[in-house]
Amino acid sequence: RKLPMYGVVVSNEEALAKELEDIDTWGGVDLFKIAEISNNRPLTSIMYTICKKRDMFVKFKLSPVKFLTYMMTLEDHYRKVPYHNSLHAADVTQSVHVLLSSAALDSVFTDLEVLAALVASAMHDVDHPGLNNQYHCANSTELAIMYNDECVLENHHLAVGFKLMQQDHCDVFEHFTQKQWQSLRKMAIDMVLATDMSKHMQLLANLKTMVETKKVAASGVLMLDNYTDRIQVLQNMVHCADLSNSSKPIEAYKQWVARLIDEFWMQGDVEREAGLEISPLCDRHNTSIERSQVMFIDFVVHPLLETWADLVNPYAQDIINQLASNREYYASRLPNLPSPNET
Ligand SMILES: COc1ccc(-c2ccn(CCC(=O)N3C[C@@H](C)O[C@H](C)C3)n2)cc1OC1CCCC1
Ligand SMILES: [Mg+2]
Ligand SMILES: [Zn+2]
Repeated sequence: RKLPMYGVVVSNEEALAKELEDIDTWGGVDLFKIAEISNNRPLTSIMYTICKKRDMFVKFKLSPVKFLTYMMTLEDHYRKVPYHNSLHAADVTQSVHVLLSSAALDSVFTDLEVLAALVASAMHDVDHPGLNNQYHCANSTELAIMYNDECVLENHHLAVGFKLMQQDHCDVFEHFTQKQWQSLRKMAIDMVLATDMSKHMQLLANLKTMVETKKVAASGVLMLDNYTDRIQVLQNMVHCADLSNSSKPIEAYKQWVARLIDEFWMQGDVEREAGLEISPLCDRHNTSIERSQVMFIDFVVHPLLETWADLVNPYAQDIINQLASNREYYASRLPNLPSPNET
């Protein structure tokens, strides 16, 4: 039985082909357009296209039909919340695909590690309820109780992502040896758990140490000779991808900001309704979008991406440049506060 070219049955295959042409480039795909063309299956079409390009079906004897059934089931388990829906997962997966292709990482990671990073990206926010960890812990929700306030959402994303694989028609890695399965599962767990913002400082510190002590082969590629170093680079890679909105083309960045604000304000509405303290940035009656983006870029995203760029130097300069220009976009639109001498 012939499979559709991009995994999903679409009205307009050549339009999808055109949109997916620059899938190897940072910000090269218009995910919003891909969502429209693929009948709102951006994650399935992006993941299938990347895995086909990386020859994963041959390398691991994956059944394309089971793979697509799993990916569509996974995509169906992303909720229709403004930001943390399957479009974000598609964005992170495509961003990881580009970061993996940095020349400094050329043939550094095994096929299994690459597959684990892509699978982790695809499932990393599945069934996200649009309410963040702080909300769950502050209110001892069912999820917070289940996961004892520790990486609550991230544990849930992993549990759902792997639970779905246990169904026979979604058992993508049925032919894996026990060793392959345990390895992929451990790496994916370590990567998704590291997407929790509470791990950011530790991740960045580890990345800085790796830059200072980095060993580079004559060919210019990184030398990572133990699991700790290898998984730290993969964790930082997925984390960079998760925080990559502000280093993408400005039109896409503005859409991500609008979606995120919508989701935060919905959380604020839930908190206000319930008489709870409204979380930071979630009060629609009191927030400064430009200021929070500029501060987040200055204190979180730029330090992280600059360190990543040092690690894979010089292969991330365009990412840094786009980030700087996007920062200026919001900085130049800061509502100017009355200057001190103005009454
Ligand atoms: C488009 O803007 C953003 C896009 C992504 C993020 C961001 C921060 C941490 N992550 C990683 C996942 C995570 O931990 N969380 C929990 C919480 C911070 O909300 C995040 C959304 C998800 N992602 C932040 C962004 O902007 C800042 C937050 C509001 C203004 C400045
Ligand atoms: Mg997350
Ligand atoms: Zn995410």
